[in-house]
This record gives sequence, structure tokens and C-alpha cells, in this order.
Amino acid sequence: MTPPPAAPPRTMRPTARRPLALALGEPAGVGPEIVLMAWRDRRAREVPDFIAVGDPDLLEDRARRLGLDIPLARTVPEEAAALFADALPVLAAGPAATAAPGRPDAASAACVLEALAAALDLVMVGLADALVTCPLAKSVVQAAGFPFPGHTEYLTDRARRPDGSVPRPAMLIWSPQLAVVPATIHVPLKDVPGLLTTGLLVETGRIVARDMARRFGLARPRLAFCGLNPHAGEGGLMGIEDEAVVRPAVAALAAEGIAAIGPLPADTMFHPEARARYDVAIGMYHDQVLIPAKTLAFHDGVNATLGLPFIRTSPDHGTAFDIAGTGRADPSSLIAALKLARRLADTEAAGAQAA
Ligand SMILES: NC(=O)C1=CN([C@@H]2O[C@H](COP(=O)(O)OP(=O)(O)OC[C@H]3O[C@@H](n4cnc5c(N)ncnc54)[C@H](O)[C@@H]3O)[C@@H](O)[C@H]2O)C=CC1
Ligand SMILES: NCC(=O)COP(=O)(O)O
Repeated sequence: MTPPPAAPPRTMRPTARRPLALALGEPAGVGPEIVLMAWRDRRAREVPDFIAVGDPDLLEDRARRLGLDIPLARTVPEEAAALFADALPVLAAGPAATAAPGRPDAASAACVLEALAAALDLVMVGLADALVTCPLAKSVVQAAGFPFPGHTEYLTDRARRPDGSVPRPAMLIWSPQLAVVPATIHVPLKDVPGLLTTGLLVETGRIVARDMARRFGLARPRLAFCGLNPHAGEGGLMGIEDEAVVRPAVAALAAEGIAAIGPLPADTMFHPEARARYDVAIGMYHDQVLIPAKTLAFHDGVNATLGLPFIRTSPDHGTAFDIAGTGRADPSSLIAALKLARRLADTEAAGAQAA
């Protein structure tokens, strides 16, 4: 994997807009075809300028299979904006993809990971305003030696500071209907109670409050913490973590001026009247909050990584091997991810200039 280039100091941040860098993801999945569809729909759905990063032949092959007439421009990020209206800009990166739609193979891991690294490099050197990633298959890349559960943990490692420390990430699944963050991410359910600490929840709440302000423009976001246990523990009768871990975290955040409530019983937090009381629900584990988020807004949902020095978004879905190459994939979540990345980059840049 390429060593990370240093991120430009904030004072050197370019004021002009740069394109979004879009990593193609798993070649056997739906990533390549939803990239083609997003570009096809650019005018009707106001898709912001992006440059695809990966194997251009993969995109050509997928377009041919699906009968999509998409002109590609093999180019560099500096030229992408000027080309975007007439051709899909692609920066060639990584080895050729070998996997066929729906049939992942181990050899495709290098194609996925080198394109991802190259796309992130563009952001870190200031040639792209944000990273957008198409899904990868965690099992495929991990079988090839990728030492991270998913993008989130890899990106966190790439954000390593000069002193060797890494920032804590937060995984936001965002849609106009509901925004959620699981406090623990890609871990087995049986490990969750042991991983939940007041410190983790306080840090997660701070990250969410800060990034909702600087990137989403919500000056004082309202955070609602789920309980871990049924009925948020029912005063300790159904588990101790809600009172021992979650409630002190909410109190600590409130003492810092962050609008936090909870622990709330998770089963009654997601109906419309409950959702009106908060901006972000912070769950104790992945499925507790991703199930309501994806149920309410599967095709509009976006995964955004908070807590990092760069912006990253992604569709909320995975590789969808079962439909890859059939033309049935819906590009809406990718388009939402591209639009949200643009919005977050613009909001952050406007805030930096105002400061
Ligand atoms: N950010 C990422 O890289 C993510 C990667 N994954 C990976 O994806 C792989 C498959 O995960 P699954 O749990 O099966 O979830 P999945 O999201 O790939 O598929 C779940 C169901 O939704 C459908 N679906 C997904 N995207 C769709 C689209 N754009 N249009 C229409 N239907 C769509 C699929 O056909 C399938 O029936 C796993 O290896 C997982 O690790 C999963 C989530 C996020
Ligand atoms: N379920 C969401 C997910 O797995 C996203 O993972 P990541 O690739 O964004 O780390």
C-alpha cells in the first residue's frame, strides 16, 4: 500500500472547488455500474463533478455488458471538471480487475485497495475535495491480507498523526429521514457490552456534535443516546449498562453544552414523533441503529465517516453480488453520497473561510 502523502495545512486549502474522488470498489459488485449510472443521470439528478478512480477497462466492460453508452475520458483530476459534462472522467489506478459480476475472486482485492488508496491520495494532497467509496467486500479484501474490518478503520489508519496516534472515527448513516451513529462499529455482538464505556460514548458524542456543526452546518445538534438493554434497562432490572455507562456519558456531554438526551429505549426511538426530538441517534451497536436507518431510507441513505481530517461518504449498501451485472442496481444511494460529500465539503470550506 502506498505511504500516505501529508495532508495540506489548512491555510493551503484550495478555495476553488475540486472534483470528488470516487473509488470503484469491488469489481464483482454493483459499484462500477452505479458509477456509470450516476454519470448518466448527472444532469437530471444534479450529480456533482467527480473523477472515478480505478480500472477504466472495468468501467468499459460493465458499460458494454449493460448496453450503457457512456464515453470515458482517461484523465487527471485537474481536468475532470472541464470534461465532466461530456464524458465520465477516470483516473487509471491499480491493476486490472479480473472478477466477473457476481463472482468475486481473490485477485480483485489489489484492484479494490489500490484504487481506494489512490482516491484517498487525491484528497490528501488537495486535488479532490472529498472521498466517495463504492462498496468493497470485507471478506474478499481481508482474505487477501487487508488488516482492517472495512473502509472506516482503514481510513482512520491513513489519518494517523505524526505522533502515531489515530483519530477515533464515527460511522454516520445519514438520510433526510434519520441520522444514526453506532458507538461500536464492526465488532461481534457478544463483545459489545465490554466495549461500551462512558469514555467511548462521550468521545463519540463530541465527534458527532463537532462534525454536525462544521460539516453539516447544524450549530447545536441534538443527540439522542439509545439504551443497550430492553426498556433502557428498566432502572437496572434488565441490565446495568444503561445507568452505569450511558447515563453518565449523557450527563458529561450535557455539562459540556452538547444537547444530549438518553438513554432512551431503542424500540420506541424511531417512529416519526420520536425522530422529531433529535438530529442524530447514537446507538450502542451496529444493527441497533442501521436497521431503522436502512429500513426507512435504503436508497437515500449515505454512510459518512466522521472524526477524520477529510470527508468520506459512501452508499449505505454493500456489493449486492446477487444483482451485479444485471442492470437492476439502483444508483440513488451513490448519487446521495456524491451530493452529500459535495455539501459537506462546501459547508466546511465556507466555515473555514469565515473563521
Ligand atoms: N461500505 C462498504 O464497503 C460496505 C460493504 N458491504 C459489503 O457488501 C457485501 C454484501 O453485503 P450484504 O449484507 O449482502 O448487503 P448488500 O447491501 O450488498 O445487499 C443487501 C440486499 O440489498 C440489495 N441491494 C444492495 N444495493 C442495491 C442497489 N444499489 N440497488 C438495488 N438493490 C440493492 C441487494 O441486491 C441485496 O438483496 C459484504 O461483503 C459486506 O461486507 C456492506 C455494506 C457496506
Ligand atoms: N454496514 C456499514 C458498513 O459496513 C460500512 O463499512 P465501511 O466500509 O464504511 O467501513
